[in-house]
Amino acid sequence: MDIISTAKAHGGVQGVYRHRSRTTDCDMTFAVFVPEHEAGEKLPVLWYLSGLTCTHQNAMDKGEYRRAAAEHGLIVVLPDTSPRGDHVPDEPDNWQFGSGAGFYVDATQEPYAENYRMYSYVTEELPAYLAVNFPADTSRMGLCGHSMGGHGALSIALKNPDLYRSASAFAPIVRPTVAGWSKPALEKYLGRDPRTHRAYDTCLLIEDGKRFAEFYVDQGTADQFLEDGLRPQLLRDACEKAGIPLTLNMREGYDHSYNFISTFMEDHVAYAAARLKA
Ligand SMILES: N[C@@H](CCC(=O)N[C@@H](CS)C(=O)NCC(=O)O)C(=O)O
Repeated sequence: MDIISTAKAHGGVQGVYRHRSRTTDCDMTFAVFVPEHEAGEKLPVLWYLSGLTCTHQNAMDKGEYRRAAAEHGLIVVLPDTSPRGDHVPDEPDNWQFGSGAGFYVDATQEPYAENYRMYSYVTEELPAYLAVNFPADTSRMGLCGHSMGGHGALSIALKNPDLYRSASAFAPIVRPTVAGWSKPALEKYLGRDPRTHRAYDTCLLIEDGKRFAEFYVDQGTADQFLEDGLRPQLLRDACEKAGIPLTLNMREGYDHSYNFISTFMEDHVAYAAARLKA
């Protein structure tokens, strides 16, 4: 593991690290905040999955999670949003596909299937790596995410209810199979048969019988993507029909940016802590 940087913050350490991933067949950079803790102590883990165009750095610089994570004793992990590298196929002019747009799926289509395996990277390889290299108790993990990462958090929770104890999201893409900014990417990663996309669509996963204990979602009413890409009412309908408790806070006047996320981040950390430390 390469240590790119470490800095003391709120009594703990904010670090940025790089390792070779066999899942994505490239070097992956990620950020981890480890609060102050007793020697030998293992801490629960909150995963924060970022949105389109992001690396680990956006949330690390603007997410404002450290004070709450230190207070509650949670490790916060910020993975990258895609594989990267000269050998990784990409569309540099397209912000909704390729680098920065892995959509937390395991691609099946060429030439993407070798590298674009962010679902397995985030749910298997990086947790295992964390358990060995950090004071992380990976039997107590929660998910949180923004936009594309909100889609990641909710869909991963539905598919792995035994691995994660909490799932929350900021402005999640709840129907990526129909939203304009995700459908073309799913077609390139997974093929044009819409049946192969269902396994990565929160509302369709619920329709297909997947369940999670409860969801917590914040959504700004002034979000520029609210009606085209996000449509939280579809999640409300799906959860109501399935009997999944959903807290959906419509936040008056907030947009899609980290000004919105940082305002409510402490609530999400506290929400996860209550479930991970119960
Ligand atoms: N680049 C896009 C916007 C992309 C965007 O808003 N990305 C969100 C996630 S979906 C984000 O977190 N961007 C990085 C940031 O704000 O630091 C545009 O020009 O419309």
